[in-house]
Order: sequence, then C-alpha cells, then structure tokens
Amino acid sequence: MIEFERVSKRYAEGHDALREVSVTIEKDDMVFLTGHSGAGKSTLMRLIMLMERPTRGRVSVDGVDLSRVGRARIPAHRRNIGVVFQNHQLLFDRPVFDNVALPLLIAGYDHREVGRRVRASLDKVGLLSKERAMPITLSGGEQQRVGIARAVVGRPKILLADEPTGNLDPALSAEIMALFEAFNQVGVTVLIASHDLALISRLHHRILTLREGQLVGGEGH
Ligand SMILES: Nc1ncnc2c1ncn2[C@@H]1O[C@H](COP(=O)(O)OP(=O)(O)OP(=O)(O)O)[C@@H](O)[C@H]1O
Repeated sequence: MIEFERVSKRYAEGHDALREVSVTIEKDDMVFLTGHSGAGKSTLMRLIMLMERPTRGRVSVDGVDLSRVGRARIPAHRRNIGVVFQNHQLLFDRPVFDNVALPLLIAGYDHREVGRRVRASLDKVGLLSKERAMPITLSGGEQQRVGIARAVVGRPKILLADEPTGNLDPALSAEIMALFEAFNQVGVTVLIASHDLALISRLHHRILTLREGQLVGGEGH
C-alpha cells in the first residue's frame, strides 16, 4: 500500500510541484495518474522512489514512513519498486539479455539465478526469442517491453511507469497496458502516469488527476 498524507513538495527554486496531496493506493490497485505537463506526476513518483523527499506531509509504503528510511536503506527500498520510463533508457551497446539482467547484477545475484530470472521476465513480455538481439534492431514497442522486463526482473511489489506509451501508436500502447494489467493481476501494485486520456479512460482503472500540484480527481480510496 502506498499512502500520501497531505504531501507538499517545493523545489529549491520555490515552485510548488505538489500541494497537500492525500491519497491511498491499495496493494492490488492499478491506478493511472494524469494531468497537464508540469502538474506534478513525475514528482509524485519520485517521492515514492525516494529520489525526492517531501517538503511537508508523509509518504508511506507498506506501512513504513519513508522519512524513516535513511540514505543507506534507499537501495533496499528501491528493490521493491520497478520503474519504466518513456524513453526506456536501454543500453544500446548491449544485447537484450544484458539490459534486463542489469538490476540483478547490481544487486549481486549469482549467475544462474540471473539467467533464470531474466528468461522468466522476457517470457512474460513475449521476448524470449530476442535475448541475444541488440535493442537497436527492435521496434519501439519491443524496446518498451524490454524496459518492462528489466523493471520486473527483481520481482518488485510496486511498478511505476512514467508515460510508458508516449512514443507508441494506439495498438502498441494497448498491448503495453495489457502487460501492466497482467502484472497487476499477479499482485503487483501499478501506478502509471499518462497523458493519453483516450487510452486510460477505456481501461476502467482508477484515475488520479493532478492540476498544478493538487489532486482534483480520484483522491481518497
Ligand atoms: N528537480 C526539479 N527542480 C526544480 N523544479 C522541478 C524539478 N522537477 C520538477 N520541477 C518542477 O515541478 C513541477 C512539476 O514537475 P513534474 O515533472 O512533477 O510534472 P509532470 O506532471 O511529471 O510533468 P510532465 O508531464 O511534463 O512530465 C514543474 O513545474 C517542474 O518544472
């Protein structure tokens, strides 16, 4: 469960990116986060990942108040969270397998376990046959699926995605959302920031709307 209690975030320049945001996202939820450019969507996600700290209010994950998670425990906290970016941030000089393996190598998993988990992740996103391919040879949708495989390879409890379909056409976008739904159905909490109102309103999940840092729809439970 992710809980925001009257959370405000003011960046050093004095801009209020989030204002008094209160919201609870349950463990089995899949939630969309929408709002204009600059509304605070990425900031909300960065607070969950502990890439930022709130100026006021409290963020907690699974009952743990994140203000109590010090620097030394941030890597352990992040291992519970998979992150998917719009531009997927793949290493283009390394094959698909290496890209997906990266978080496990950083976390110090042994080689056999890495191989097993990477293949299981690639299988889930339908790319098992591409493990030796270089990312440049893949389509945009396939590259995004590699990004998703990398995000889930450590079996995170929470999946955060910032505009994961931003560069994709409607059919591919729908496929990517179906993948997120499949992970949600096996118990992963999913939070997706998206501008694509046409797509997200078809999917019947809860929609949180931010406007100038304030939640204006979907707050509470
Ligand atoms: N590191 C930072 N330092 C200062 N201001 C920032 C920083 N990051 C974001 N902001 C400002 O905070 C506000 C919210 O930004 P944020 O990136 O959270 O919005 P967003 O809804 O994700 O926007 P977009 O849809 O364009 O990604 C914006 O005004 C932005 O300029």
